[in-house]
Amino acid sequence: MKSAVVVFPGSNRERDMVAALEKVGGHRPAVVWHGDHDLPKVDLIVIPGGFSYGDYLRSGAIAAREPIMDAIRREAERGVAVLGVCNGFQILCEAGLLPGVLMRNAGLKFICKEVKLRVETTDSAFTARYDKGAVIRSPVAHGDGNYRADDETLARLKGEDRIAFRYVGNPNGSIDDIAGILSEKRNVLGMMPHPENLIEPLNGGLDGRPLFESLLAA
Ligand SMILES: NC(=O)CC[C@H](N)C(=O)O
Repeated sequence: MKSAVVVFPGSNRERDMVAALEKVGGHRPAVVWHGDHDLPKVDLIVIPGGFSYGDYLRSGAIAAREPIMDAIRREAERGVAVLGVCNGFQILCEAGLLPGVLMRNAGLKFICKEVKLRVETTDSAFTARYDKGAVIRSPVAHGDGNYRADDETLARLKGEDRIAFRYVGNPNGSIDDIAGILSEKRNVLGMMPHPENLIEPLNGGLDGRPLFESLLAA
């Protein structure tokens, strides 16, 4: 499984993501700069967390219009797995690879803490190694994690089993407690929590590890 991590000005979680992919998968991912027009041939593309372009206009809005996003869109259409975590999720929504939008947290405060998530579907390359309904721990660190979508989009997400994770104890006001969603073809996952930060005992837990194991086994 070859992977690439895409870095924008203001990304700050790319090292954590590279470390997680390397530790679980045994291969060092390629690191791709936002201004590049092409991606190396990989099976997995990851957009890590951070504050691309200082969250100006709206988190992820400027990054979503970068040249590399066209390459990511092309690969996603071919079925390559794309994972966006936190700012990565925001960028995927702003680029239209996932529906909906991430708004300011309901309490208008930046939230940095551990939350609990329920694994809502195991029908994806990202969640296959979890048990359906399992409640897992995960850190969050965001100011704009309040997922919103119109009624029709929400009904589709539910009807097509595309809600990957829900919060157990909603920290940010997200509609229907949504923490992560899948694309129509199920090969793009966006999620606000950070599974890459719970992959070895030194992190204080292993609950993020099955996500990488699922992907790397796919
Ligand atoms: N950790 C992150 O990726 C932060 C995401 C985002 N820029 C926010 O604060 O909402």
